Amino acid sequence: MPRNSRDDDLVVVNFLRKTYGATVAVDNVSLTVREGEIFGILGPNGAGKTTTVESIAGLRRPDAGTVRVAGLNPYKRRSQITSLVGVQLQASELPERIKAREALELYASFYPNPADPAELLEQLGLTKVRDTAFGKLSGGQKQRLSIALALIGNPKLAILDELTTGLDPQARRDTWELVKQIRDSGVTIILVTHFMEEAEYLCDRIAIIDAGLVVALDTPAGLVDAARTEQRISFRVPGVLDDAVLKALPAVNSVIRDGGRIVVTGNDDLLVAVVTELASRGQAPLDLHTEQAMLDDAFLALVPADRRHSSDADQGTPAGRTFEGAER
Ligand SMILES: Nc1ncnc2c1ncn2[C@@H]1O[C@H](COP(=O)(O)OP(=O)(O)OP(=O)(O)O)[C@@H](O)[C@H]1O
Repeated sequence: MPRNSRDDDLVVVNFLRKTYGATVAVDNVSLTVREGEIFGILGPNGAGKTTTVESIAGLRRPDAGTVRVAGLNPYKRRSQITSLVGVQLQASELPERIKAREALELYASFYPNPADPAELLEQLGLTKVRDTAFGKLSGGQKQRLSIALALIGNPKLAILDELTTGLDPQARRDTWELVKQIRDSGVTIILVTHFMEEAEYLCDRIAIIDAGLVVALDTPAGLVDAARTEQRISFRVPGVLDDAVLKALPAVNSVIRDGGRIVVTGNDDLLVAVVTELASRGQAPLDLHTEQAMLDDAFLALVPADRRHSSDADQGTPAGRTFEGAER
């Protein structure tokens, strides 16, 4: 569906389609990104996420549909877009020997109003390693440097693609806090990710893309609500309980035994109905767990099993991507 523009829309994508030969990378994508938000693009490998953001960055020419960033056609207005949009793409490789500070200073020289490299190094916690060669940085430091490079032009919009892939849990958490700080400093962010937890934690809204189509677009809570079809609780009981007692309750859909536990699914009244029934029999549930729907559930409900992949994005996009030159 095309989106109606709002005043705070920074990015408007309507009916985007992009093919590479016989491969339909993006079939039909419409979405908007509002100023000041962290907008997540989530989907399995090969769903068309990177091609979508490359089109937003002006690196791909759409076969059909329109893309506007701050009202500009990014492919045709590349020089203006370069100052507006900072991109941290997947394979952001730098020469092994370049020092962190040198890389930032070099990139700063490409922009009319760059950020101060020393300040950015400080903000990203890289001051200590400013004279360390890129090849000697840790995975987290490399990632932070690539984020710094996306921010060096003082962009309004930063596109972060798979930014925490390959990082350990602590470095990933640190990077999340950094992304929040960047947004709080006034930069709108598009975050491409495989990680459900990351999207749920960071994003104001998320588009789930599968096979080149937007299959859902909402807040994390909205996506979870839409996927929540039933409640699930599990518990043990001290004595004997016939499953038929629970199955007879209108709120209950199913009762199964998992070892010593009873797992019951049903509607929103499930918990009260089960606890009340047990109480009327002089029993109390032990070790009671209620299971909350998570973004994973939404993802599983929306993306067919044969197209899901593990969240370890080791199987990246084609290496050494080359981009299309803009029409002048
Ligand atoms: N330059 C290219 N030439 C040919 N095919 C491409 C090119 N870039 C992407 N593709 C193909 O287009 C489809 C979508 O790729 P894209 O990288 O946009 O998806 P993605 O969702 O970002 O995937 P991943 O999560 O694996 O990075 C895939 O089938 C991919 O192999």
